[in-house]
Amino acid sequence: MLLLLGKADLEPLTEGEQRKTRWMLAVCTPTAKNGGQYTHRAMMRFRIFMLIPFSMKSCFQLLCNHKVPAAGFKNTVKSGLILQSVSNDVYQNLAVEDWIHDHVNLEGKPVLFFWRNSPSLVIGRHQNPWQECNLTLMREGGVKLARRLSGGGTVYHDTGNINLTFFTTKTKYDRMENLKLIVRALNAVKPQLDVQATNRFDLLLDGQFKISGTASKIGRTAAYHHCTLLCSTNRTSLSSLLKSPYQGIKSNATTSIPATVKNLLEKDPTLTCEVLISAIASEYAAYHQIDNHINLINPTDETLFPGINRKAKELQTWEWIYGRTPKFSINTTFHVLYEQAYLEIKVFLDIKNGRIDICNIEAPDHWLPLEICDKLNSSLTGSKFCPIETTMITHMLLRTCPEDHELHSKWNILCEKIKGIM
Ligand SMILES: Nc1ncnc2c1ncn2[C@@H]1O[C@H](COP(=O)(O)OC(=O)CCCC[C@@H]2CCSS2)[C@@H](O)[C@H]1O
Repeated sequence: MLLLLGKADLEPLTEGEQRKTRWMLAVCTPTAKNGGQYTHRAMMRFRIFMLIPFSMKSCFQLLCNHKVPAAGFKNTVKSGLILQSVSNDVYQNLAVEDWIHDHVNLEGKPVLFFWRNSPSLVIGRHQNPWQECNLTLMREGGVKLARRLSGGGTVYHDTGNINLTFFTTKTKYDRMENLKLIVRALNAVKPQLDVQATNRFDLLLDGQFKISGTASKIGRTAAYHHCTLLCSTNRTSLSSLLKSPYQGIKSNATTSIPATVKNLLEKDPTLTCEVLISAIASEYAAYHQIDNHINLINPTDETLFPGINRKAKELQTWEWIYGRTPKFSINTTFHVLYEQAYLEIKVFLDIKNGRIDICNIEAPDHWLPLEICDKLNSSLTGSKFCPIETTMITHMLLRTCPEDHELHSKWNILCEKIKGIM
């Protein structure tokens, strides 16, 4: 047996592409022909049975289409990878998913990615955040909002929730197989644990408590199935943040399916996140016959993931998070106490791409003259359905009538009410 460090020529993937030479470390056995002679010429006839990457980075690069044309490795690199993010930033972690999906050749090389986030709500690609979340409470508590690329409902994340992403080729994509793997891992640690996968790909504990939710993205050749696993999440935050206080919303957006959730740690105090991750990694490694090693990755590392920081930035933009909301309307009424009497203010809004497309705020004429109301309606039309933008607009409008303190006070009351539904 020989440990061989050398340069290998890689076959071009596409016509016209240059041959590439890469450094590789390989464990080799002599074939019968060279009779164990480790001569320079004989090396050409060695059978490479194990590739040893010098580092996680080079191993990962072996899997990437854009870095190394995989054709030359197709018959030698027969393994997958287990990764875990060192970041708790939801946007960075979602960017890793997107990057792997777009750049890695997953043929015969499945990847499992573990990640955990600081408090965040993650909505599905076709969802309406105003319908799903308590945005006011989120802003007050510094809870992040993210829109993912996969469909489905809204879930709460914090570091007590483990996210798992199973990357495969489109043909190898199998959500039930992945969930069964998780169940096997849980039972390997706690044989008595009653966990079952449902036909909508949730995992239920004791037949009734949801501990995992699933979503997926299927591309042209690659696919991923990602799911959550509740270990020690703050259930009070989970349920309060997932209750929308906004009334009168009409839309065709995907709606979430609420469930009663439970943490695995509540069932058994030994089931910590670390225990769960290590059990699932072991089961995954055994199932795919790969090295049982969790490779820590930094999602901001441009040498490992070229272009990733731009992806993470895009996922944080208002245009992606709010602007991608399917068009919706709001029809609601505010009751305002003013000089010991209740006034009724009617609001009709049409919102397209997160911006107010039609704005119709109607206040009693004796309280707020029609032309003032019209001024507000036309100023808000076209603006983002967002409290910061509304504050800016109303401040600008108020500057047009600096002396009228009564108007300022009424206008402020009205604007606070409108911001309350944003
Ligand atoms: N973290 C977590 N895990 C499991 N169930 C949850 C969680 N947070 C909330 N819920 C419950 O699920 C419903 C929504 O269920 P629903 O079935 O509508 O949606 C889902 O399950 C989507 C799962 C997406 C998983 C992705 C994996 C990586 S990024 S997000 C919600 O109202 C709560 O009752």
